Amino acid sequence: MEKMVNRSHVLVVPLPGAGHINPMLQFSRRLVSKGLKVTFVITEFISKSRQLGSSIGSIQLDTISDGYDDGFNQAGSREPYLSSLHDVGPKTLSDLIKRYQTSSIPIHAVIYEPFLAWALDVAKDFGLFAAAFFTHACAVDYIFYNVYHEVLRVPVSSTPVLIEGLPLLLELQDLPTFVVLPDSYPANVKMTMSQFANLDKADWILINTFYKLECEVVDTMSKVCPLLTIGPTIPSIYLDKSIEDEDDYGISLCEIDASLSINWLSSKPTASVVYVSFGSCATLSSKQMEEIAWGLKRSNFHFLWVVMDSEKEKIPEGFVEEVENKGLVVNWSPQVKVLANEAVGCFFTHCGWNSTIEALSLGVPMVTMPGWSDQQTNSKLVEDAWKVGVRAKVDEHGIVRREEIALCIKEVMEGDTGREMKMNSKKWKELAIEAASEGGTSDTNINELVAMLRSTK
Ligand SMILES: O=c1ccn([C@@H]2O[C@H](COP(=O)(O)OP(=O)(O)O[C@H]3O[C@H](CO)[C@@H](O)[C@H](O)[C@H]3O)[C@@H](O)[C@H]2O)c(=O)[nH]1
Repeated sequence: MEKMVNRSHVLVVPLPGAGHINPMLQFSRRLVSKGLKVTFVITEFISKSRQLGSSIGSIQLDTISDGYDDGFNQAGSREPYLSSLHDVGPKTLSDLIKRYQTSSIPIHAVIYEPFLAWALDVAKDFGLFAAAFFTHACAVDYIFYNVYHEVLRVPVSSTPVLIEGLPLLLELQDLPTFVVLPDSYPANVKMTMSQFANLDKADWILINTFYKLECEVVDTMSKVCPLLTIGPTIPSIYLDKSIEDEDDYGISLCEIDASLSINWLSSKPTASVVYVSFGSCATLSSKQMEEIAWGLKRSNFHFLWVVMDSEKEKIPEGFVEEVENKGLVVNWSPQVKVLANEAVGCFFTHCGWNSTIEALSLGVPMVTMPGWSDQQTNSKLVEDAWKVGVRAKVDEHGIVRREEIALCIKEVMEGDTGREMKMNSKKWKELAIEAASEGGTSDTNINELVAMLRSTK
């Protein structure tokens, strides 16, 4: 018989993607370290394809279905996938909760990603405490909040845009693409807006940021939502070091030889390598990939470039052989470990929020090349609010050319501006550690949440 567990049991439900699983899994580790029991929900397909057992470290795993148990590639595109997840997810989540309710370890609370707004409805049907976990920057969440409440009308056509609490005026190129070109991303716009439709039923809203990074917009948004900043959600060993045995970053969604990147980096001098990655769902044009390749070569720095298998054929022929003394191309990397490696001097990034906050927390300055969604706004903040990076400019065809890439990398890796960015990066790293350490803003907020979760038992 299952032993009676005298702990509050929290179910954590992310959107099934690296940019969502990673931060919510790291956050779960914090909850476990503070004495809670956590069951982390993944899809049947992720569980099967990654051969994950019933737990990962101290976190229990369980599954729901997205309707594509043999692989989400079968969906063909984002729209049918999200629609299937929306149709099948609630029933399987509900079944999962029911299963636990009749066991000795019932679920007391649900922490869900608000892109899955239906998870909040399911939690409330069971009368459970529920907290939304936003995986974007607070600035971006507040922009979308303003769109949902029609304070900001889309598509935005007149700029600059001033949003209360945001430290900067925003031009079209600084706004989330869903706000500027909503018709180009109907499924994503629908999902993004759905976050707010039932949000008033959530007991708390958690944001993966830290207070000093976004204090003005956090204060502004706090006036309308019960908000807690709980980030950065990177492993504790890189921050306050309060949690032991936490060397890995969690669930990798593809085969990875982690030691390959780390061993390669360890043979390189301090701050001599450009780390290049555009996240877990980038699909760049062949032309753009070509420009990146030759831009990296032209910069003349060492580089570690993540190119997912689905993108590999876009690398120019002969490139990998031509640069083998300078660069390494891998299909996935242990990114946080890479960014923490002293050989890395700069991160050429798409500015997904996780990549951005990971770089900020590990003190790595950036060259940014935002693609879609929230990345434009993150890039603007990196360059003009936090002053830890430079945005590579696109030409009249929307392509970032090799000359521009090489120039931006040089600007960050050497020279006076580069030195300033490094000093600013160091400052944000210290503030991230401060927020996560005992008595820091995020630690205090997490303790407040934990106390609340304990009282739900
Ligand atoms: O080789 C790699 C590449 C990435 N990562 C990790 O994968 C995550 C990627 O997340 P993110 O940087 O946020 O990029 P996306 O995967 O593109 O994330 C999606 O989700 C984010 C959170 O909502 C949004 O900010 C992005 O715009 C959206 O594209 C990060 O934790 C990285 O550390 C690795 O571990 N190894």
